[in-house]
Amino acid sequence: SPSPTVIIIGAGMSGILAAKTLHDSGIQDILILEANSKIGGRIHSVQFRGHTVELGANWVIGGGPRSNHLYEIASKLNLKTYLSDYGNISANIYKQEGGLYPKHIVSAALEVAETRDQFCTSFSTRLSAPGHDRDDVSILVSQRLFKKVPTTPLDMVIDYFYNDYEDAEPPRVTSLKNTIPRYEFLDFGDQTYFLADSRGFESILIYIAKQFLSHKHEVIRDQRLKLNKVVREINYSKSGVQVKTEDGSVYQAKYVIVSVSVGVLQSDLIVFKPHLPQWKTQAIYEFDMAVYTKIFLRFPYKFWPSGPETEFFLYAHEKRGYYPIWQHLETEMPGSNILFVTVTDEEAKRIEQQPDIKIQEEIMDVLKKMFGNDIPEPEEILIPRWWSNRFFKGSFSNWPIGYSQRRHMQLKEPVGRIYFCGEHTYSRYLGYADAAYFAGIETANHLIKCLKHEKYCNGYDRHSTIERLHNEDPYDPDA
Ligand SMILES: Cc1cc2nc3c(=O)[nH]c(=O)nc-3n(C[C@H](O)[C@H](O)[C@H](O)COP(=O)(O)OP(=O)(O)OC[C@H]3O[C@@H](n4cnc5c(N)ncnc54)[C@H](O)[C@@H]3O)c2cc1C
Repeated sequence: SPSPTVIIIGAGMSGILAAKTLHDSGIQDILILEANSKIGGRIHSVQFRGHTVELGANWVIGGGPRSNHLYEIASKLNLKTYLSDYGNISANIYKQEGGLYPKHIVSAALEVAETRDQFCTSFSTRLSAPGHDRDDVSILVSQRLFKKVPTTPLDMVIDYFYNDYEDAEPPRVTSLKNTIPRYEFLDFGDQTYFLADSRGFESILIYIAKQFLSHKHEVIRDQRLKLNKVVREINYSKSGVQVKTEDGSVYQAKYVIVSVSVGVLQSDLIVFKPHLPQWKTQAIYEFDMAVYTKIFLRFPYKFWPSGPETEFFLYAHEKRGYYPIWQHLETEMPGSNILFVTVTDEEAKRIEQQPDIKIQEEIMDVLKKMFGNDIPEPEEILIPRWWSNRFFKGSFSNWPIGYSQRRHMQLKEPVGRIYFCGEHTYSRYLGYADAAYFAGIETANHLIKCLKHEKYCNGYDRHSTIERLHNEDPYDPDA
């Protein structure tokens, strides 16, 4: 078959949106190459003991001034969503050795955390005020300025809930200016809906894909989507690109859009020939790919509190982030007897490297502290390993302190005929599926502009800076 105009690498949210945007603008000779055996990427629903659970994206945000496309699609499809009520945690924080913290103590600690959070928001706004473009600080530094840095197990788990639970990295490494305020909530609302539907979060993406790819029922069958195609090499020149996959196939195109995670770009899975210029490599290497892991456990019966105001419970340990945040699914999946615990960052990496049975032992020790020694062993445990997975190398990106906005422009800047998208390239909703959604559209639109008028082929609207950077770069292949 003739060469497509554009090859899109990756069929996650951003790759599918990029492809759809190209298709809708009339560029229909495209080819999507996806390493896995299905589309979705970090939107990944699986069956767990007769229930659909989400290994990746789970929550959609709604109720705010700006409408959220993903939330709208979920509503249109009548997907079952449940408003997460975090208000209950004041009554549900367990001490390291067991027993609940008294409610008034937790309420006081939560109030401090809330005030600290508001301080961080207003401090961040002041740092970024027009005309006062002050240096960035980490979230931790702004907590120090507030004079109340969390140090007790209780304060630490609450702080974890406020920050790490969103960013998947601790306040010490997270950029204040580029993380707070959290625009996904300002724009889309403060209601977080937990999606729990037998069709899975995936059905949102399949719905989008079906609008431009041929399909049979819920399965996409289109010549322009090739699954199980692991891209290993991208050759690029002034005249075009050549993409090689692990199975020995070679594809030619005029342009390529790379939608893989920044974690994958940091690895050596895909070799670029010639090497990417140094400014690009640095922009990739200096960004953070965080790790956020939900471990699911199914028990023969339930031994945790259920009913109203019990959905979330926290475990406060002297080691910050030690199996800290727990959720049961009694509302979403009555009688399922499924619990899951969320871990992040170094703990998630440490845990991933253990065999399942070892992780289960650790988890059982924690559960026994909370609920006593008489609890049953789980019938099954499900442990996603996002960090080890060579097609992801983590869960979502996080903006580290010291990473400038200029660097971030370079992260999404094309290199010759190679364009980049993916959640990590869209700063406003960084990390979220919404970022991937808009990143795909933005990058495709940029490429469309270039295909129509050559003068737009380099640089976003920041032409001059970027061009100067290119010229300074000794490794620039086009220099
Ligand atoms: C555990 C977890 C929880 C999350 N929770 C939420 C949440 O509640 N709400 C929310 O909004 N977001 C959440 N996210 C984030 C959200 O899932 C991502 O931001 C979004 O799905 C990323 O889409 P993407 O297209 O940028 O990347 P991806 O989904 O990673 O798509 C890239 C695709 O490229 C493929 N690929 C990689 N390497 C190659 C190669 N060499 N050749 C060919 N194909 C390749 C991958 O298989 C993948 O399909 C979560 C993510 C994780 C992991």
